[in-house]
Amino acid sequence: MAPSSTAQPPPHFPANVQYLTTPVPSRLLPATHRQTFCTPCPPHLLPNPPPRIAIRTISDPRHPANGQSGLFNASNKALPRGTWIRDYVGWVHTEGEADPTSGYDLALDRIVTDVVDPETSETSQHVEVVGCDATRMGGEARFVNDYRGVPGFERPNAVFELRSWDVPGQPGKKGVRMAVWAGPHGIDKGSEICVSYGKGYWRPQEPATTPADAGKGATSTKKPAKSKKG
Ligand SMILES: C[S@@+](CC[C@H](N)C(=O)[O-])C[C@H]1O[C@@H](n2cnc3c(N)ncnc32)[C@H](O)[C@@H]1O
Repeated sequence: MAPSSTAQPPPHFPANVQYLTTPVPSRLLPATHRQTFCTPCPPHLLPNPPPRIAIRTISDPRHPANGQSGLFNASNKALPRGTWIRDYVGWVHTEGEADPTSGYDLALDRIVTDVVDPETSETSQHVEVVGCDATRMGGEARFVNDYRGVPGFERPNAVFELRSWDVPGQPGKKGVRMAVWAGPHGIDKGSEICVSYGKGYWRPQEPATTPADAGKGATSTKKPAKSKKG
């Protein structure tokens, strides 16, 4: 599989981060996950045309991520609820490869398999998390901040949710991405786009409570969000 896209990075994308439009699999990622999470999505199968967004440096001392970047609605109108904004692309990896210090890692899937003990014949469950880390490579969605403490926000205006599509020419095969979508009240023109990372992101020692959890240690404890068909 080609390691990345050749697309030009958008304005203000950091030079030390590889710009992607398609996720890049770890060499240890099983072939089935590679197929599901890293297969390119033909542009005509996107849920809607990509809305105009902008990466901007935050220069508001009241903003908890002041001095960092955020993602903004740069289209000339509000984005209605359910608008697909961008996929969360990055390096797709196994649980064992997760970096617990990463602030850009989220869980794509939890694969539960039954393991039978050959001696006792007892069955236990093995859970393997597939993660997507956008620390060193990613797209615009890596700039989505958490709404907590952001001036003017009482709740997130966007959500993380999986989307899936039928892979052309491969009956029964689905491509899957985590994506950022406009939340139930839409996203105002010019507004920053903020999700909830989930309480587990900020208090990683506690079990995750929301499916959109992203970040430090996320891949060892977090559940993926429910899926939307694109
Ligand atoms: C996925 S990145 C978001 C983009 C990041 N602001 C940047 O410029 O690359 C997650 C990091 O952004 C910062 N961040 C996001 N939302 C925040 C919030 N509500 N309060 C404090 N820091 C936040 C934290 O440093 C966090 O580890």
